[in-house]
Amino acid sequence: MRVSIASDHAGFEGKQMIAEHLRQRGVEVIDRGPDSDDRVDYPDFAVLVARDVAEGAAERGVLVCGTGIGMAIAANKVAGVRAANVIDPEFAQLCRDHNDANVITLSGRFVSDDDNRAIVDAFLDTPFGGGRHAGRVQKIGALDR
Ligand SMILES: O=C(CO)[C@H](O)[C@H](O)[C@H](O)COP(=O)(O)O
Repeated sequence: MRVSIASDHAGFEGKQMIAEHLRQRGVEVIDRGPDSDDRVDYPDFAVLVARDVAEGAAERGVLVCGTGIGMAIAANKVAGVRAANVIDPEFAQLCRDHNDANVITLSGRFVSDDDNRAIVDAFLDTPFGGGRHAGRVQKIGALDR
């Protein structure tokens, strides 16, 4: 699997940690930056990962900022992206099972590294449940058009 990842300054350390975790899992990582914790604007990085996922360069995306909220708002502006701001592993599982989320956004300031690693693992390991959820996800897609 290929995963595109990015952050802002507040999520930089978390992004580095998650990128390493993904590589240890054997995942191919596309690191869209930034390369330091110098102050940047999260929409500039959210869009890079969102486009990677929407255009098929990556199957999934991970974005990290202070809360994950700004990254989710920005990423969801890109057609085809279903980004979920996730702060615990059970929500990560549910965003895959029910919503077929293709991007998760993480908090670098309020969630521990251990929890963020567990969130990413659940995000990668949980399949979409389909069934009653499939039509709902199709309706989300219809909102893009
Ligand atoms: O967008 C956010 C909040 O939804 C992120 O948490 C940002 O990382 C945060 O706003 C950055 O704040 P800062 O005061 O500029 O470090």
